[in-house]
Amino acid sequence: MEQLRLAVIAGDGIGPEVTTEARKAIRAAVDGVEVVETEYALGAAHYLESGEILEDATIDALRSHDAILLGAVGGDPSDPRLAGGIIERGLLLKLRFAFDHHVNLRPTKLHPKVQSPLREPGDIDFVVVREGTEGPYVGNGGAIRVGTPHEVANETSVNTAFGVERVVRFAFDLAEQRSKRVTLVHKTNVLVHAGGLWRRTVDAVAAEHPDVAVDYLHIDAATIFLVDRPSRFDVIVTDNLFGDIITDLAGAVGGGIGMAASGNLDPSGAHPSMFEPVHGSAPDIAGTGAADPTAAILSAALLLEHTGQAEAAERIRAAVDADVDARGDARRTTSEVGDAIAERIRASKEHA
Ligand SMILES: NC(=O)C1=CN([C@@H]2O[C@H](COP(=O)(O)OP(=O)(O)OC[C@H]3O[C@@H](n4cnc5c(N)ncnc54)[C@H](O)[C@@H]3O)[C@@H](O)[C@H]2O)C=CC1
Ligand SMILES: CC(C)CC(=O)C(=O)O
Ligand SMILES: [Mg+2]
Repeated sequence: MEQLRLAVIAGDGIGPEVTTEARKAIRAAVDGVEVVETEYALGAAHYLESGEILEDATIDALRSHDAILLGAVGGDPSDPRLAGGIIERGLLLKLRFAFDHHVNLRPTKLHPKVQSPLREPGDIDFVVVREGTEGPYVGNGGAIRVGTPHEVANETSVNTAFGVERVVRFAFDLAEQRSKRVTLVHKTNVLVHAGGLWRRTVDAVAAEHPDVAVDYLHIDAATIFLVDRPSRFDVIVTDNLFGDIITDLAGAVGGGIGMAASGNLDPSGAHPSMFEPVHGSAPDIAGTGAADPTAAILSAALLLEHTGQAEAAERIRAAVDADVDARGDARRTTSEVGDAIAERIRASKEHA
């Protein structure tokens, strides 16, 4: 039987809670495929016990998997040993860089029955293509005279022609399969060097896609349109930092951060891609059963689609839609939502 070799990094906070439910959905959805799951106990607890965040040997072991399912990372915010995002940078960003996850794909699709904070949400169905390996997240910076009134702190945004072009090309190819609209989001009026590169790259790639409509928004104005008129968007392409920020906003207007899925892709297939909810480890609700696992479950659907299991992915999406349709006012726990969705997936297979 065909195998799907999954690495699971449940991580911290609500990460293990939502990942458990995503795994149930995967197991229920596949057909004729043996899912081989290997757990990697990485995150804040592993670091505090071992002093290691992500050993080279672990990166090598992760390479042998078809895909990685990740919950969320980031431990107790009050623990000074975890300050400075040491786990987020040393684990999550390190994996994105090591596995060349240059496309951070973040779809938003508002289900008709899900409440959006918007008054007239219209048809919200767009995808953010966020660059995942460059920008200000690469750790290119430094500070002098730290802690003094004369401190100077720099955080350089790295944007390469190679890195920008490949993600812009991905966005246009995606738009060709969707509603043929690409919006570049940046801040070219002040970030002139990086902005100029992004703008010129989009113009050059746009010339090869005459049927794709292209527009541009400064990041600040983009936040207005995401709230005011999100139906104007189809594919948004942007850098690592702006993409991080607007995808939390997109999650909120798209039905809640607990429903926002993402994939960190190496489209070349040379490295395993990694799938995770957009949200973080949510320490404020960890252990309470209040976490919505839908984002993790929809991330599992992206994972299955990416690994050639399109039918299984569709089963998950249909089960999530049905679950959302049936949602009433009663509060359900994380595992109740996950069990209900897994049950719907199984039932859809039996009735197929
Ligand atoms: N991909 C990752 O692993 C990410 C990790 N982080 C880390 O997570 C920790 C917490 O970060 P925050 O800024 O608080 O962002 P967060 O996304 O963890 O939480 C923001 C708010 O959304 C709520 N929330 C998040 N996921 C939810 C879910 N599934 N269901 C219901 N409510 C949910 C939380 O309760 C909180 O009120 C930090 O250590 C941060 O660095 C943050 C973002 C992404
Ligand atoms: C460590 C952060 C870059 C994680 C995050 O907020 C994200 O990828 O959305
Ligand atoms: Mg984020």
